[in-house]
Amino acid sequence: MASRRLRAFKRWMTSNHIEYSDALDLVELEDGSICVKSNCYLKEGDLVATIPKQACLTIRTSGAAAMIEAAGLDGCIGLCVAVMYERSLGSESPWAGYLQILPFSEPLPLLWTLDEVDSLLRGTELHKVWFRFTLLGFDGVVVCVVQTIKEDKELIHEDWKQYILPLVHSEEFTIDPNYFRVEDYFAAKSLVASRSFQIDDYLGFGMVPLADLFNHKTGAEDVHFTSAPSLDESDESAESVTDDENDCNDEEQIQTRQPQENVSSARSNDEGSSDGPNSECSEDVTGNPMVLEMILVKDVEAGTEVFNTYGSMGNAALLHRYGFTELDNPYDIVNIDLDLVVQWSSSLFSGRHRRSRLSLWRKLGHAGCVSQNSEYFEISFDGDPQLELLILLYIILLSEEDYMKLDLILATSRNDGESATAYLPKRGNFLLGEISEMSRETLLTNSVCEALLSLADMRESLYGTTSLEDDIESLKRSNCITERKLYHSLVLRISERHIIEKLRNYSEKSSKSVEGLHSRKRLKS
Ligand SMILES: C[S@@+](CC[C@H](N)C(=O)[O-])C[C@H]1O[C@@H](n2cnc3c(N)ncnc32)[C@H](O)[C@@H]1O
Repeated sequence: MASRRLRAFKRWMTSNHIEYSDALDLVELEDGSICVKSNCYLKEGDLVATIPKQACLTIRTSGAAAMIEAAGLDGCIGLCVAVMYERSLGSESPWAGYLQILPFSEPLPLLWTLDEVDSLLRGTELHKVWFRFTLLGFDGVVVCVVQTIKEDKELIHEDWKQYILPLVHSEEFTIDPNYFRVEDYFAAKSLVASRSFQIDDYLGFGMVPLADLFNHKTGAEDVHFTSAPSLDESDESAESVTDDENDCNDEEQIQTRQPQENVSSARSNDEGSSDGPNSECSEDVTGNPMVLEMILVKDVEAGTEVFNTYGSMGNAALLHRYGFTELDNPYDIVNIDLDLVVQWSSSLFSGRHRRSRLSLWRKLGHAGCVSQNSEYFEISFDGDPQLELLILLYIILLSEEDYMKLDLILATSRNDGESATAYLPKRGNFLLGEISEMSRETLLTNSVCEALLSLADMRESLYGTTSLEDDIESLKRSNCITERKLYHSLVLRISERHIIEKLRNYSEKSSKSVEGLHSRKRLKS
C-alpha cells in the first residue's frame, strides 16, 4: 500500500502527464527514502516512463524564472534559487506534489559538521590532509586538516551572501526569507548535486521528477534516461548534471580523485564521465523532443530493484556527491601524494639528493596527476601503483654514479641531439626511451618495493590509530540506515585500506620475484 505522500506524488504525476509503466512500483523504505522495483519480468528496450520536459523544475520553468534572470543567476546557483523558491510557495507551487517526496537535504559530507568530517573521514580521499613542507627540507610537522570541505563550506556560505541575500533584501522581489536561509541553500545544493539532470540546451539542467527516484548501481544499471534532440539541437541527450559548463558548485573543489581513464573528480568532464543520476547518450524511442524517456537497457527480473547509473566513480566521489558508497566498488582508488613521497625520501636522503632526483624525473618528462595544486599518484583498485610513481622511486634510489651518468647523458643528448644510451646504467636505459608497462618489471627493484611498502605504511597511518580490522568490526556493528554517515565513511575507509593492503601484497610479490630472478641468475653463472 503506497504511503500518503507517494499517492500524492502519483496524482501529481498524472496531472503533469508523467507516464510510467504499471510494471514499476515506487517503494518507500523505512528511512523514508524511495526506490523503484519491478513487479513483473521486463524486457530490454522497454520504454518504462515518459516525462514531459515542462514537468521538470528548471530555472526557466520555475516561477522564479524572471527573478533568476533579473539577478543574472544561472547554473547551479540559479537552480538552487528555483528549488528554494518553489519550496517557499508550499502547496501553491506547481511542483508541490513532487517537492513533498524529496528529503529536505541529502546527507552529503558538505552538510556534515566539521567534527564529523574530521572524525569520520580522517585519512580518506575526501579528507585532504596537508603536510607542511618546504622545498629545502621537510620539517615533520602536520599542520592543517579538513582543508577542502571546510573551504568549500565557506565558499558556499560566501555564494549565499553574494547571490542569495541580495534577493532576500531586494525590494524588487517578494520572497519569503524563511526559505532562503543559508541552511536552505545548503540543502538545495545537496539536492541539485545528487538528483538533477541535464535536460537540453534550452532548459539546461533541472530536477526531473520520477527519473530521480532510481537508485544507483555501479556498472550494473537497468535503465537509461534519454532525451530526444530538441528542434534546435542536433544531438543532445540527457546528460550529467555537473559537467564543467554547468559550473555546479564550489563544493566540487573537494578532491575526489579518480582513475584518469575512468572519470573522476567531480570537475571532470571527460567523455564517459557522468556526474549525475544520469544516462548515457542514446536515441529515444518516440523521437518526441518535448519528453524525456526511461528505457530499459537489460531484462529485469520480477520483484527486483530497477537501477540507474550515476556514472563510473569510486566511493570517495560517490560519497562526496551523493552521500553513499558501495561495497567492492571497482572504481575505487587510493592516491599517494607527491608530498608523501617527499616525506619518505627525506627520511633517507638529504634535501639536495631529493631535489636533484625530482628534477631529473621532471626533466625526463614525468609528472604525477595534478588536482588543485597538489600532485599525486594513483593506486588502482587492484593495488597497482601508477607507473610514474615507480619511475620516481627508481630515480630517487639510483646510485649516485648511475644518477650522474643519467644526468650527463640527458644534458649531452640535449646538446648534440644524439642519444648516448651506451653510457647509461644498464637498468636505466629505458628511462630515456619510451616508458611502457613493460618497464614495470625493470623498475621493481628490491629497494623500490621496500619504498612502496614504506609509502603504504605512511598512507595507512593517515587513518589514525584504528586498524583495518577495527574498521571492519565497526562496519559490521553499524546500521546503514540509522548511522548512515558512520556506515558510509567506514565503507570508504575500508575500501581504501583494502587497496593499500593490495599495494603491500603487490610490493612483496614483486620483491620476491626480483629475488627469484637474482638467485636464478646466480645459479646460472
Ligand atoms: C537520485 S536520488 C535516488 C532516489 C532516492 N533513493 C530517494 O529516496 O528519492 C539519489 C540519492 O539516493 C540515494 N542512493 C542512490 N543510490 C544509492 C545506493 N546504491 N545506495 C544507497 N543510497 C543510494 C542517495 O542518498 C542519493 O543521494
